Amino acid sequence: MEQPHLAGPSPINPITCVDMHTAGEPTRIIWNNIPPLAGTLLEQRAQAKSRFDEFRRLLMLEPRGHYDMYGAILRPETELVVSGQADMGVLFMHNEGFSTMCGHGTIALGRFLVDVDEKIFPRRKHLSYDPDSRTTALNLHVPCGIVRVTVPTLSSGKSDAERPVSFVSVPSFATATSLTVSVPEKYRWAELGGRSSVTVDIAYGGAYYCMVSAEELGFPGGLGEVALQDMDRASKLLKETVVANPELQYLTRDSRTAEEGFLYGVMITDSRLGHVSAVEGSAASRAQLDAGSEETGLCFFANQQIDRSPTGSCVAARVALAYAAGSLAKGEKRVYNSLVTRAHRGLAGFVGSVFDDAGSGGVRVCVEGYAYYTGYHTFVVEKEDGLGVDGFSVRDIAL
Ligand SMILES: O=C(O)[C@H]1NCC[C@@H]1O
Repeated sequence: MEQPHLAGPSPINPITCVDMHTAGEPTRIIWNNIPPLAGTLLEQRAQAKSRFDEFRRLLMLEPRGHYDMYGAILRPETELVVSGQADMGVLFMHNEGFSTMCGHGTIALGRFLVDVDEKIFPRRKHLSYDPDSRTTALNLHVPCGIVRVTVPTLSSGKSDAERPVSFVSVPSFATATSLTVSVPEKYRWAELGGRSSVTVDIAYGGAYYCMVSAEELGFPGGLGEVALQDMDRASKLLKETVVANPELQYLTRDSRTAEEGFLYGVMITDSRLGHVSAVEGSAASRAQLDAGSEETGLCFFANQQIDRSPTGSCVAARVALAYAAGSLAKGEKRVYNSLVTRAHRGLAGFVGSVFDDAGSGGVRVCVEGYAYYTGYHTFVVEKEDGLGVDGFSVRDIAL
């Protein structure tokens, strides 16, 4: 299909963005010069995908982004914003397309939306500040529903970077526990050895994830001893195995359409990586000290993008799994680290807990984390630039 040429961004009509990171994972927040998207949030996402994919490629891929970049396009007019149920809509994008949910991006957006003015966030003035908790709450319309975001706020009205942002997930649930997945010959990876099956859990936290332990994936030494490219290869083949099996489709679909119900990521866990000591004096780690337990994992999502953060929507899925298994009581907190937050003492993991019952066996999960501003961008495309309004990935071109 022919892509319509985007108007700009030219040097006099640039795209402006704020970049943030949440537990090391980037979010590029975009609010101007967005191609015309209309209708419901999901219709807007469909248009962004089918007619304006260059916009995503321009801002996510090289030379302005990179393979593991993540973005959030603000959508101030969606059906739920117009009806007053939500304050702002957002589309999330990555190296492959658009997602249904993003926890780390939600945490970053919480701070950003409290800090910006009404030109960028028309409903800013409708937000309510709670003086007791010194927080501001807002409802964010994300493709999988509405998430309630609570943002620590200073008396100046700006967000407080010293305290964690939290959000309450959409109903999250386990769809399969200890499921034996047989791996057809063509998908088997070397580390499986002679095995022809793996045991996994599948759960939903706004997106569907497949959880597998490092040992089960064929890495007995655990996550700490595996090269990233080996994990990449094995998790890719496991994902392909699950996606290719029509009998497993219902586990990542439920009653959702193919656009909403699909396997988004594989989370490799390692239960043997125990507690990591807190950074002395760091606000982030102090906030985690009252959590009773801790887990570490690494998530490969979309086109094998590596999440530096503990993956907020997958934390929701894992809390739902733990609750269903009886290993996490309502209100009990657990720290979720990624390999990156575990390794870097300046990064804090996320804290997950069951917020309430969502009916039909599901729970809403509270996920807490810290996001920080990293910079401001003004992106342009020169008319002489042969790359035009596009981006590329060095990993995807034959060199
Ligand atoms: O935190 C999250 O939920 C997101 N991080 C990247 C992949 C997920 O969308």
